[in-house]
Amino acid sequence: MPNAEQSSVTKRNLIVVSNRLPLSVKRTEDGSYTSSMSSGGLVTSLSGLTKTTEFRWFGWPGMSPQEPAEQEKIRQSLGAHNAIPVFLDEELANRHYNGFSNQILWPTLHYQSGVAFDDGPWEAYKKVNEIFADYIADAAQEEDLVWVHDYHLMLLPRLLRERMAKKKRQACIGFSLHTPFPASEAMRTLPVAKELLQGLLSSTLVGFHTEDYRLNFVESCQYLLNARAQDSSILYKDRLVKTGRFTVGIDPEKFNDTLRKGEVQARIKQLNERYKEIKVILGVDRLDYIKGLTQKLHGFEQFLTDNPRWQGKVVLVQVAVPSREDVKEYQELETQISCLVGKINGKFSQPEYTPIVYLHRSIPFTELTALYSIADMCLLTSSRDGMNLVAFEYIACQEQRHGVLALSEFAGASVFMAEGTVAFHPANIKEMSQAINKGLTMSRDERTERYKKLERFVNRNTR
Ligand SMILES: O=P(O)(O)OC[C@H]1O[C@H](O[C@H]2O[C@H](CO)[C@@H](O)[C@H](O)[C@H]2O)[C@H](O)[C@@H](O)[C@@H]1O
Ligand SMILES: O=c1ccn([C@@H]2O[C@H](COP(=O)(O)OP(=O)(O)O)[C@@H](O)[C@H]2O)c(=O)[nH]1
Repeated sequence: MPNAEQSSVTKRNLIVVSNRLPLSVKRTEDGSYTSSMSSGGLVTSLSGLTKTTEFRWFGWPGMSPQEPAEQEKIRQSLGAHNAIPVFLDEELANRHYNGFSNQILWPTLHYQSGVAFDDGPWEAYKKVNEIFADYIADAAQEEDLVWVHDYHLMLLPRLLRERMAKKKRQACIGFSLHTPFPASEAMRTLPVAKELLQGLLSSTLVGFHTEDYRLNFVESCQYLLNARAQDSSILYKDRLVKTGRFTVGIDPEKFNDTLRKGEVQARIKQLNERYKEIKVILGVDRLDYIKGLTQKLHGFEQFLTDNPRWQGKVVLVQVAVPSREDVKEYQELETQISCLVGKINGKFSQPEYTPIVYLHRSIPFTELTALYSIADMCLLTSSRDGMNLVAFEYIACQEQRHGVLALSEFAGASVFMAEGTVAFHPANIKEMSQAINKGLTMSRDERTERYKKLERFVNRNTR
């Protein structure tokens, strides 16, 4: 996050709001509750903020007990971490998160075609945004800053501002979108696009990862709502709403500290020994169609076909973190990927060699940093992606090796990293194959030159 924003948040109370809390709560056999970190880029991008700023974080705790006593136990367990649970009925939470947010809104924001709109999930989306507005309006005092995150809560700024006005309180509301914002032609395919835009336009400031996403938003507001653009602000009805580009980052120190640990060094040694004759290409993605995993597998297959001398000498280690498993499209994608991995391994494996190592699970942070550190290349093939923090994390762990970052030109991160990466179009399988070849055969000098540019960006852009 930008310095200007940082300096202002330290002076006033800050309330962060996201659909899910960064901690997921689980009930243990003895009736108590334990919490563990949720995965995904939103949590990563905000984790650095905890070092510098005190704030309360509101969100769904991932479970919905009905009994007040159970809710109180969860409240207390999370309260110790300044996290405040927003309780939602399970069925409602499901229709909001899976039904509207991830089956209708997410694909629209990522330019997927054939999205089927349905009133039922939309009603649930509105209801959940209202529940969040009730919680925050109760908690927020006059001077507080409310910082809302992501597409699950686009109506919240308007609903919250209305409630605060009834309480005769001013509201200072920031909204950060972590996904792309599509061109107005794509946005308007959604029958409720206007309501969503009106929701966002009740913010004080709306932030995007890239200038293109910001411009798309401004254009949508102009075309769909007749709003007026004034410099970087938007005039809608009687309010002037600021917009801005705020580049999220990671906390590189966290990776450096972990890499220094004895157990991680031992694991790095073990992996280096295992792959001493073999180049390692690493992929780390949530199992989501936007990450272009099928294209990645086809691109790798093409590379092995185009360059038979590499067969037996290069391995793709692909971590695919399970995600949104209640949504049909994600279930189908998992089946498709498992089949494709099997097919490619069947085609190129030898008794002593398997080209793709597929890990369909979340892995511990120590293992992740060890893998980032030993990989000769990181291959990220998103068809669309708000930012992609894995690209930053790989660079943070490459101080020794100066590996190659092969990055789709459709990931938000590519806007900032273009100079140092090997870029390619993710739907162009031949081009991807050539990018892999280029990365694997690049001289140490060229790798170092590129790494230095990327390292500078990742280490400067830490919030
Ligand atoms: O919470 P999930 O449904 O499991 O999804 C995980 C996160 O996915 C999305 O992440 C986005 O935010 C990242 C950080 O800004 C960005 O780098 C990435 O490109 C985006 O896809 C989603 O927007 C988050 O809300 C989810 O938590
Ligand atoms: O097993 C894993 C592997 C990765 N990640 C993290 O998930 C985040 C993915 O963020 P990114 O912005 O790349 O994409 P998103 O999943 O948010 O779309 C990164 O911080 C990874 O370190 C994780 O939590 N568990």
